[in-house]
Amino acid sequence: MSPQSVLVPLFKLYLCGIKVLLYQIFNRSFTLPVLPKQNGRVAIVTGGTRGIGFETARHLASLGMHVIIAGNEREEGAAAVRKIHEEGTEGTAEFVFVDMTSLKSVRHFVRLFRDRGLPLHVLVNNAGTMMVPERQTEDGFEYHLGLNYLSHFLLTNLLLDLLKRSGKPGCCSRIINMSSATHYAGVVDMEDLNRRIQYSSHGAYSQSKLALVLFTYYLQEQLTASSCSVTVNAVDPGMVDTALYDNLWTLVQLLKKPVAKILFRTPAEGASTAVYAAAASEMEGVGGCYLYNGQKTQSAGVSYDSELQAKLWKKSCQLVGLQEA
Ligand SMILES: NC(=O)c1ccc[n+]([C@@H]2O[C@H](COP(=O)([O-])OP(=O)(O)OC[C@H]3O[C@@H](n4cnc5c(N)ncnc54)[C@H](O)[C@@H]3O)[C@@H](O)[C@H]2O)c1
Repeated sequence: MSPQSVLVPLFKLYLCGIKVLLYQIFNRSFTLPVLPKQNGRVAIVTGGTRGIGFETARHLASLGMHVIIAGNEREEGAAAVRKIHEEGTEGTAEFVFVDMTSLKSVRHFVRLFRDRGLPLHVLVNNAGTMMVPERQTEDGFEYHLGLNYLSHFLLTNLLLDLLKRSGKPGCCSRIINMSSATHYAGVVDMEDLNRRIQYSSHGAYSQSKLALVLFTYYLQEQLTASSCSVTVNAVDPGMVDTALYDNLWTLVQLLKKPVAKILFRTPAEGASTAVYAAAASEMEGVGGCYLYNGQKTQSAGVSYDSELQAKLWKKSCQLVGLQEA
């Protein structure tokens, strides 16, 4: 591994971070409009036990939804559900275990969910990790690729027929993919998706977040072509003070702490664009967007490359064992 292969992605990712922070210095967090009640609707939020996912789950439940918090931390999940119910929220929440580093666990989660015969109106693909030292998931995928992208790719595809059946014209089901500004620094290397040749945790994270944007655009094209009442959008929450930064190097962590207090968004602020995409009337029937601070924004140029989108889709189907649609 050459020093350049580590330093270039690191530099690009920190540059993205600085740009976001500068934006956050001069722009207030997006304020949600009044959202319509969501009673009778069902949502799944992966990684809803804490951070942005928890705040998304909590807000959707407050609008009357039944929210399934899907995660791999049982105690944190139980506490999250308790907290939502203690607030006397209009909707309900429950925790269901899923380990997004295991395709077997994803399939098991989907089986359990389907057996209950519930509809599904909102799927928030939020669970994620960042800057994990080189390691692999149970299925042998690079950790960020497997957890942040491939498991969500499988989850979405296994739930797609249910989302289609639950949506109606004028009342679409909605998929939200939690991306990040780091996708602007991302490179999807089709020859080395698992980063076996050159590993950098920064590059691996950015790649997983770019993959989510490519996936969003390709899926929306398919949904539109088959006139389905389902939309899919990618969301960028900004820089948010959460446990996501726990894997930063110690020195960077020390520097980050005071900066985060002043300049990072709170988890509730970070969740606002995802909640907007999931529930706002303004987003009815709107898909294929990259949303930042409540607005449609241009994503990285490469994310609009339809050839790359199709190649990644095909490869992802192979990797997770899905027949290509
Ligand atoms: N915090 C930020 O500044 C920021 C910026 C851009 C994007 N994001 C994205 O937002 C999402 C949420 O991150 P966050 O900032 O709230 O961090 P967080 O660490 O607080 O939350 C991550 C969630 O994912 C869950 N998770 C981790 N591994 C899992 C696994 N194997 N199986 C199931 N669930 C698992 C965690 O339990 C937790 O609930 C992530 O996808 C992250 O990439 C965050």
